[in-house]
Amino acid sequence: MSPGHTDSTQQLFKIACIPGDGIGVDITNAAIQVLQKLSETVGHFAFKFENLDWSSEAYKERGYYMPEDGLEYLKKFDAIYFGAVGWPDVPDHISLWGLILPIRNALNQYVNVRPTRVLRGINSPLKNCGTRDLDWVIIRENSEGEYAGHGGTTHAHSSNTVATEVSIFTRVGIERIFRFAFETAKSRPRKKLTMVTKSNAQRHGMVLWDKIFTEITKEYPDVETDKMLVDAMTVRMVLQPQSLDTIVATNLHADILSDLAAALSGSIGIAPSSNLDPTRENPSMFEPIHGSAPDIAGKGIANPIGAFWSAAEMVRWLGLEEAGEGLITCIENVTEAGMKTKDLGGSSNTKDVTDAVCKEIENVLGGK
Ligand SMILES: NC(=O)c1ccc[n+]([C@@H]2O[C@H](COP(=O)([O-])OP(=O)(O)OC[C@H]3O[C@@H](n4cnc5c(N)ncnc54)[C@H](O)[C@@H]3O)[C@@H](O)[C@H]2O)c1
Ligand SMILES: O=C(O)[C@H](O)[C@@H](O)C(=O)O
Ligand SMILES: [K+]
Ligand SMILES: [Mn+2]
Repeated sequence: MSPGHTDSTQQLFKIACIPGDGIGVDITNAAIQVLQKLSETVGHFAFKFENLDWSSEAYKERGYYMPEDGLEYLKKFDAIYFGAVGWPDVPDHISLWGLILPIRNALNQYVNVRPTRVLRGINSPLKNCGTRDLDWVIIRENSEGEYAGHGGTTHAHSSNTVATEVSIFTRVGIERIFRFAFETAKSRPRKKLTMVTKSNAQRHGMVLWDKIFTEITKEYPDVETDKMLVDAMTVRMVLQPQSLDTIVATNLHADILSDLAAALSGSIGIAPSSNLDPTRENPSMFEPIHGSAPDIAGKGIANPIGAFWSAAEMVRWLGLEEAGEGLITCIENVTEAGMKTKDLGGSSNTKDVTDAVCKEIENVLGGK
């Protein structure tokens, strides 16, 4: 997976783009525009984007989201940029299991990193919560747990229907997500990790999380740790946001907590995510945490900030640390200048914000 070179000085990265459905398409287009501007402006790297039309619309026409060799095909890219999948006329479990979950699983993307922060110029709905009061990274287990996909339905055509949804927790899966979470916590100034479970009611898998957490804590004496039950965690996130830094939780718990985190930082439209294969054997995948938002799709008003931030995380993962940081600065300069979409209380549309970020890239990173 080593990136090619266009000439002796310019690195070329091959990026698969899967815009998917609804606002996934708008924000992926916006992210490509911003990434192109970034590479043109900074100059020493370039992106070759390949668009894959794996969407719910295509599913309705062809009967599948991705072709049979789709997962294999993705392996030839350096990274994957994803919009969102799901549309009201396809059951949501079909779309998730037809596209995004097989990618996360097959490409060993067992970590989902979801940072949240109150960006400059954006107001948290929490009273007295300023820029520095909410700065979290949620580490979501991304390969097993409640998303194991095990279970079944019997007696479907009777009044005694039985359905099981089996969560699976493995030592290997738990150890590797904790190690990643500890390393993340250790790399941040506060060196603080909070582990979330529901080990009072869920007495097997979650108890194993507690046990392994105690074990691995011993390997990281410099990281301060604590534990929360997920219900109480929602209260702490709202009432004491300053008390948290790095958070590790199961696939489902972290999915839910990260939407809450995004809302507390201003809007679901801001929050990024990185689906990582930390071994780097497979390409990782970058996407905003939000979905296809059918209620605003086609209106041109989706907030593209979460998509840009995800793009910046992709740039950093590709080894272009300075360019990724530069892009985040440009994004925040634009929010600070007051250019905001409707979800943030503003009146700008997707294109206005995209153009503003591109202009800021020229201003801040041009001629550097
Ligand atoms: N990873 C993914 O692709 C992913 C993630 C979440 C949901 N989904 C799918 O998306 C579909 C819709 O799901 P949902 O409605 O539960 O969640 P959603 O995130 O799509 O939307 C929830 C609410 O947030 C708003 N919103 C979301 N993103 C926004 C943005 N960028 N700017 C402004 N407002 C924004 C929407 O308008 C909506 O009111 C479903 O099919 C679901 O399965 C996919
Ligand atoms: O993983 C999920 O639950 C969905 O794809 C979506 O809600 C997400 O957060 O990625
Ligand atoms: K998404
Ligand atoms: Mn989610």
